[in-house]
Amino acid sequence: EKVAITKEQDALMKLIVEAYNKHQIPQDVTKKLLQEQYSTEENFLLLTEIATSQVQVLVEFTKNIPGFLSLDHEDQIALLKGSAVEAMFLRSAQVFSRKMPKGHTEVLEERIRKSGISEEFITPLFNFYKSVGELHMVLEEQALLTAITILTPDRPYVRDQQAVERLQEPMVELLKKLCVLQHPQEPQYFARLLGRLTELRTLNHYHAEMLTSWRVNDHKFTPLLCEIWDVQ
Ligand SMILES: CC(C)c1onc(-c2c(Cl)cccc2Cl)c1COc1ccc(-c2ccc3[nH]c(C(=O)O)cc3c2)cc1
Repeated sequence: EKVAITKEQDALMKLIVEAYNKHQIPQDVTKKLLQEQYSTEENFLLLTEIATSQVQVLVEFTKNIPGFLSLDHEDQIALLKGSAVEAMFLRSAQVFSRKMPKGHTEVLEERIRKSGISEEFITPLFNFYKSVGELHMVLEEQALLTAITILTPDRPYVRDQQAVERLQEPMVELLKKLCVLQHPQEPQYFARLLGRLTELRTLNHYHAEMLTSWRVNDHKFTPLLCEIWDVQ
């Protein structure tokens, strides 16, 4: 039967895409990717600055997700803390999948590779970037997938999981319809997108190890990152 987006779904999508577009890392921050020195220390500091800016962007995007601010406040914090790393993997993956202006892609890759992350984490990290790049997601899909990741009910310390499910469910339904409409020649495309969410969960584990090894080498994070990642 013909798949069609309802009026409500179209309104929901417009809100999510608008929020996704509105909240971006400021140019003066990402521009530094091209300017700063290339040392392990400098790369780590720059990536820390970008990640901090990305978390601020993420909080603003999340506050624009319909219904999020009506959730229990403790649960809002639990969802943000539980999804921050995954949302940042998704967001930074978009940089690699679309050719960024003036070669940001190359310099971001170079700086991540030389920021004190051990080889065992670099491989899965760039495998993820490659697998997201191969999906050629459209903006709507990127925005919805990020919202769906944030609204994952079974994050640690979430008390009212049903309330989160009630918000996530319609977004998953909408993404499913979008995939059918955007990729008619690829019926398993939606399943591939959800497969990325599973891959993201494994990256959480690697990221926790990355944080530990940076801290062992006495790397400092910003107060916002310490708060969202429960470090220091
Ligand atoms: C604290 C730092 C060192 C850190 O720890 N883990 C990660 C970390 C790592 Cl490497 C990988 C994945 C996730 C995390 Cl969370 C990071 C660096 O995190 C980010 C790196 C890049 C970006 C990002 C997002 C959007 C962008 N747009 C542009 C642009 O040029 O327009 C550049 C850009 C960069 C966001 C987070």
